[in-house]
Amino acid sequence: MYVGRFIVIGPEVGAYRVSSRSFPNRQVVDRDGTLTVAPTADAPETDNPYISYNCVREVDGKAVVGNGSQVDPITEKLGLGYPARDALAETLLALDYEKDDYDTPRIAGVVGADDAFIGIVREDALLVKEVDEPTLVATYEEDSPRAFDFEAETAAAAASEAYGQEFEHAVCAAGVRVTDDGVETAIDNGE
Ligand SMILES: NC(=O)c1ncn([C@@H]2O[C@H](COP(=O)(O)O)[C@@H](O)[C@H]2O)c1NC=O
Repeated sequence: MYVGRFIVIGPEVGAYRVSSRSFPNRQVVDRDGTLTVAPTADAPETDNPYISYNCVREVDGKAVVGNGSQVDPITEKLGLGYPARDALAETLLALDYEKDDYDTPRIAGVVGADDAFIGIVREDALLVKEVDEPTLVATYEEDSPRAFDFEAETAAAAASEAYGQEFEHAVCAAGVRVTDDGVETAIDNGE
């Protein structure tokens, strides 16, 4: 099954995977702790505005994870003191789904050491909820948050477990682990 991009969000551990039929030549790169989805050197030129973005950012001991430019304003709102639920809901509603050929939803989550929130904005709905176990939401097919069997306990394991999921067209993945000691991140570009 092809689900496009997906996140797994829970307290302490989170992950993001890019699956892509149309733009497979991409990777996650670490820029001073911010993880960015970027084209590889051999990627064809494109003017699609939705395929390069920060997918993981850290703020105030939490990690923000998502499939597009919403990651930045969610991070900024958390930094201003917004509750995670409000930062997700306001930003997802403001930016709305992507205006591409598929009305691709925006998905995002906030991973804390003791709590976690997940959200999606689709053409027909805005859903934001607190979750107390690993929870999946994807851009296509799996587009309502649901509990998901996810064993990873480290950032590296989370990236690898996301990358290795059987959903089709894996491209690259990121993982986070959040504890009282801070945020750890990891990348799996399938190399
Ligand atoms: N975030 C991403 O990495 C991303 N990759 C592709 N998209 C959008 O989704 C459309 C479909 O892409 P695909 O056929 O690879 O699933 C693309 O035209 C683009 O508008 C993305 N936008 C949201 O998921």
